Amino acid sequence: MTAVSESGAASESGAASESSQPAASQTAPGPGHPAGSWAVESTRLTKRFHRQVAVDSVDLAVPCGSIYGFLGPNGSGKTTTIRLLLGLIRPTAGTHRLLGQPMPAAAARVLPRVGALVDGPAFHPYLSGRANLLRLDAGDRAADPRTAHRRVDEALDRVGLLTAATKRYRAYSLGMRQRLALAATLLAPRELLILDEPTNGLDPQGTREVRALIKRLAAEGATVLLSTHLLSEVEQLCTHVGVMHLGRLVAQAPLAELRAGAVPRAHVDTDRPAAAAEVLRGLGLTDVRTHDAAATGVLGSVAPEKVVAELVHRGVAVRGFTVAAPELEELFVSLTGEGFDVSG
Ligand SMILES: Nc1ncnc2c1ncn2[C@@H]1O[C@H](COP(=O)(O)OP(=O)(O)OP(=O)(O)O)[C@@H](O)[C@H]1O
Repeated sequence: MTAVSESGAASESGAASESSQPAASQTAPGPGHPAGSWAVESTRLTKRFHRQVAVDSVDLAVPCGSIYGFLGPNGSGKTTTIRLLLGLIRPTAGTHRLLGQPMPAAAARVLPRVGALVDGPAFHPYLSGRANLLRLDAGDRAADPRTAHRRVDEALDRVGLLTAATKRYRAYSLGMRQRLALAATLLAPRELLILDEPTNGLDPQGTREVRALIKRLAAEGATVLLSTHLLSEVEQLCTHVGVMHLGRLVAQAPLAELRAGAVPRAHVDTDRPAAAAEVLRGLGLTDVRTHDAAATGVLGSVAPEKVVAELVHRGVAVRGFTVAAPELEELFVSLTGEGFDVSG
C-alpha cells in the first residue's frame, strides 16, 4: 500500500509542469499500457475555500486502463478534486495532467477525449431523453451533426434507455436521469471517464446496470476514475483505489496489492476470551483483542495449528478457529478512523 506523505508544502504555482510526476505512488499501469502511462496524475493538488482546505496536496496516479475507485466519506474532498481535474475550478496550488497532457494548458485538446459526470448536465424537463441528448450534441462543436441520431441512440442503448427514449425527462426516475447523464458522456468515444458518484441514488437494478456499463467501457479500453463512498462499489468494480480523508489522499494502490498485503488474523470462538487472549499473546501474536465470545490476534509467523494445540493444552475450550485476512473495510477504517458504507 502506498501511504501518501503527510508533509509537503504545496507549490504556489498553478501552472502545469511538463515534468511533473506523481510524487508518491507505486501504482502500476494497467495491462497493455507502457510503464509510467498515467491517465490522471496530479502533484500536490490543493484547493482552499477561504480558510478551509478541501483538497490538500493530493498526488493522484491513475494508471491507463484501470478502474480507479476514488473512495472517501462525504466531505472528504472527492468532488472538489474531480472539479479541479476537469478544470471547472482553479487549484490554489499544485499541477495535474490528463491523458499525459498538462492542464489547463492542453484543455482544448484533452477534454474532448474525456467523458465527465459531475453535477450532471442540465436537462430540459419537457424534452424527451433523446431530444435532450440531441440538444447537447448540437451544442458540441466537435460533434458531427450527420451522425448525431445514430450516436444518440447508441448512447441511449448502452445505458438501457432506448425504450424510454421518447419519454419526457421529467417523467424519468432518479436512476433513469443518472443513466441519461451517463449517456451524455458517451456521445463521443472517450479514453477517460471521470464519474462523480455514478450510482448515487440508483435502485439496485439501476446500480447493477451502471456498474456493468462501467465494466464494459473499461473492457473496451477506457480508463475510469469514479468517486464513491461505497467500499462495496470499489470491491466489485475497481482495479485500483485511492482513499481520501479530510482532503488528503491517505492511500493509493492496486486493490490486489492491498489484499495481498493484508496480514492474516486468527479468530478463536470461545467462552473464555480472556484466557484465549493470554495464550495468543504468549505465542507471540500481536494486536490481540477480546470480544464477547472470541479472541483474535495477528498471526505473524506463528503456525495456526500451533495456536490451536496450545489453546487445547491450556484447557481453553475452542468452539471455532478461523484464519482470515482483514476485510478491506478494516484496512480503510484503520487509515481513516471512519467506517465506510458497505451496502449496495
Ligand atoms: N464551493 C465551496 N465553498 C466552500 N466550501 C466548499 C465548497 N465546495 C466544497 N466545499 C467544502 O470542501 C469539503 C470537501 O467537499 P467535497 O464536496 O469535495 O467532498 P466529497 O468527498 O465530494 O463529499 P460529497 O460526497 O458529500 O460530495 C467539504 O467540507 C465542503 O463543505
